[in-house]
Amino acid sequence: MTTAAIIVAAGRGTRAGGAVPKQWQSLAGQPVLAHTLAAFAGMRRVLVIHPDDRAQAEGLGADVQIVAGGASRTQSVRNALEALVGSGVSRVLIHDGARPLVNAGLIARMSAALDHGPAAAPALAVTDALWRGTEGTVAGTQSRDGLWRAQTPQAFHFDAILAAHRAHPQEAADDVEVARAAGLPVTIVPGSDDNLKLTFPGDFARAEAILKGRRMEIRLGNGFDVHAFTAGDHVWLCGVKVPHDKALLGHSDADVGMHALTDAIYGALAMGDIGRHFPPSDPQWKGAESHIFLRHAIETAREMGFRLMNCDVTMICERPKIGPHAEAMRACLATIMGVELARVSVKATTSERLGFTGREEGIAALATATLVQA
Ligand SMILES: Nc1ccn([C@@H]2O[C@H](COP(=O)(O)OP(=O)(O)OP(=O)(O)O)[C@@H](O)[C@H]2O)c(=O)n1
Ligand SMILES: C[C@](O)(CO)[C@H](O)COP(=O)(O)O
Repeated sequence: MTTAAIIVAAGRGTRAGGAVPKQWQSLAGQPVLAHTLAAFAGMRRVLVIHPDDRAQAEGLGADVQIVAGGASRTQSVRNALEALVGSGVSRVLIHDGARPLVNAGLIARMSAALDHGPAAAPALAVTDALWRGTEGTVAGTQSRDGLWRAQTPQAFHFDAILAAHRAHPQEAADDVEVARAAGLPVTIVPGSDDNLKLTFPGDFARAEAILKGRRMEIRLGNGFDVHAFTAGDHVWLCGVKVPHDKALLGHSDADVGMHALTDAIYGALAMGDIGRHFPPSDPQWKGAESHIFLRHAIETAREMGFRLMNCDVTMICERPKIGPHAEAMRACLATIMGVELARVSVKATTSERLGFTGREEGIAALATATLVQA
């Protein structure tokens, strides 16, 4: 199952004003779109931009797929959906580029909602009294019962929303309207107060204040693991099969480096260790590939609203030599966790032939991971 984030940013931002459209203006020192894209890091990202804005889009990330937008938001979404046909994407989160304060917790809630239905959208219940007004005078009151303020990311099964858009060539307020026109039930998921859409000039100051006031919660975790050698001809280390004249003994694939890193992430979350989530007494984990554990730890972090800032794995062994494989190990861990390569370090040391690692009885690994509230 592959999820793509479609970030629509092809509008001209006429209401916000400014020298450049709002999505390219600076917010806390970075273009608005840099904030929005960062919120979806680790996910396949499709950025829909105005054809005139190609130059600005350079530098936003080589892994971001750029699609040309249309004359309306609806058309921009449609272009992105058509660009994803045949890509293997099965779910999409459609988000306004102009909502840079979306957080990891909301994104995780939207993804989770798609386990239970084809469409879901975040919204906040209307809490203020509502009036009708005529020429600056209150002309009547309007019940707020059952009224919601719609937000994005709106989440859909890909085939369902693609078919809905193809069957709905006219304009729509948002993708929920398109989905409903096709008869799809849309689940309402609690939105986020901070997830405002930059619309008018004053919204920038409000967004900056929210960013400044956001509690910067940083979590540090460490992990340590040891596996003994046994007879064999290779070891698994940080997801890479390394030829060796011994193997590592363990209930799973005994990937000592990946286990230490997994424990570091659980540690940062105060969520115990691998054994708590994948008990060795449970036969289903016998021989299990350790990427299952690491992926669970990082997804747990995302669900709790954290993202990985960096991690560092150190393996302690005389042999096999880690250096020739370290880059492949970094790449493998980065892919499993859905983070940039630059955030992942893998290195090794010997113990100067001292102790059990020095006697080549086994390999030890330690890891640290830093998580930051997204
Ligand atoms: N042709 C369009 C119009 C809008 N959008 C995007 O849809 C989101 C929500 O639209 P809105 O806030 O209305 O943005 P603008 O159309 O840019 O604003 P305005 O109406 O003030 O010009 C924005 O991220 C915007 O860039 C888009 O991708 N393509
Ligand atoms: C999709 C949306 O963000 C839901 O609130 C909104 O409708 C898009 O912005 P617009 O100003 O209505 O174009």
